[in-house]
Amino acid sequence: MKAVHFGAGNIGRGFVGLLLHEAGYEVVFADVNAELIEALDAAESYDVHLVGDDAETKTVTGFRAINSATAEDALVAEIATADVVTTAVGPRILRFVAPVIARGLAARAADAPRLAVMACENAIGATDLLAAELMDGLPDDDTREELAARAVFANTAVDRIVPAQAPDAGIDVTVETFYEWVVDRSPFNGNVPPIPGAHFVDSLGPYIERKLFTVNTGHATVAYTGFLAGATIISEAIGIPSVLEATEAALAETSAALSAKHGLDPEELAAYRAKILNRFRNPYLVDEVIRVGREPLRKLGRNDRFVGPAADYVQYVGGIPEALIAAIGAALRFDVPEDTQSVEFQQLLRRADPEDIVDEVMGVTRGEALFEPLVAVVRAAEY
Ligand SMILES: NC(=O)C1=CN([C@@H]2O[C@H](COP(=O)(O)OP(=O)(O)OC[C@H]3O[C@@H](n4cnc5c(N)ncnc54)[C@H](O)[C@@H]3O)[C@@H](O)[C@H]2O)C=CC1
Ligand SMILES: O=P(O)(O)OC[C@H]1O[C@](O)(CO)[C@@H](O)[C@@H]1O
Repeated sequence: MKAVHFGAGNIGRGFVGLLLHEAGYEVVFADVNAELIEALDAAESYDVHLVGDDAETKTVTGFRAINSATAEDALVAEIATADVVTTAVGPRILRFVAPVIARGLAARAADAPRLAVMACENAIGATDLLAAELMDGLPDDDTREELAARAVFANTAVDRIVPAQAPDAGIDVTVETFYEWVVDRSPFNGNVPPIPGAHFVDSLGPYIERKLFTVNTGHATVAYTGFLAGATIISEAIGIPSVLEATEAALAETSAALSAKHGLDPEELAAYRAKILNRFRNPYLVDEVIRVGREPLRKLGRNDRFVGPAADYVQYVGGIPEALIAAIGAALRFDVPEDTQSVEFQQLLRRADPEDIVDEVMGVTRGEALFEPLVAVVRAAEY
């Protein structure tokens, strides 16, 4: 069995690549980072260090690596004969990898089994987005129909904290022990790919919202409020009482919305929250607040970890989720010169009207209950 995985970064090597290897796949990593690809190509193995409770080291072998920027034809040939294609490149990058996957599908033998395509990104419907990008790039409906019949596109939810790696780590990766990879079973018609580390479910919606609106809302709240409190590392930030309080309050609101929307049990959600806060406390993970807060424009989008659950709260619980609005207020002050989106956002806050920012960045329009509270928090943050 062969898997082509786009994005040989932290999640690529430390999570998806590892689970595919353990499932028995030969993994072909594709990345645009030439140095990383050369290092992977020259190595016979790399280590994944699992840190925290039940620490252990796992070794990944039997992989190859291809530079997707310079060796596209070779990559197309790999996709043509692969069983699985996964990505962990970031949701914004999916449109760049879609065309080569399309070429790979076009090159598959007519009798080849359907290719399982799963985007492993922190976004709701990331594989749908990848599929839409792929289909948009095709010349006509006949080609779209032909290639759609050669693939199965399945949405996923991925959860494992993999911080930026130490400069001397090489291609080895340090990760937390916890992981969860949940995949929508329904597109596979009973023929799910054999990946024991993945959990196939009939309805992914509640899983991905529970994950994104708890792990990622919580993590980002710790990052933004911790950044304002002067912390640099997540485990340090969560030790600050005001940061913990802000995070617990935001997660109480997301849990209320999840419970009201999906019927999830409040006690199970409380236990889930407690476990996640403990993951953030992991003293062996040196995870910087600027990594976890990265790309604030994306994180403040309508369907992402703040505005998404805030809108659900308004709709399913009723009232205004004040703690989530306060966390958004902290995100507005995430001023990090090395983060392109932070720089762009700070410039936007200097020149744009609060109403336009709420509309265009957060996707909340005048007349919605969240509009005025968000405008107020943006106005308070403006220069
Ligand atoms: N790091 C984490 O703890 C988690 C990350 N994720 C998600 O996984 C995805 C990747 O995140 P990380 O691994 O942390 O980022 P990363 O920055 O470590 O890895 C991304 C990799 O994608 C590569 N890349 C960029 N453009 C590319 C292209 N056009 N073709 C092929 N490769 C390309 C980069 O060179 C890099 O090696 C994101 O969507 C993130 O939200 C999800 C759960 C946990
Ligand atoms: O690109 P994003 O959305 O910041 O993804 C990274 C986040 O996902 C997580 O792994 C949680 O699954 C956190 O480590 C991290 O905050």
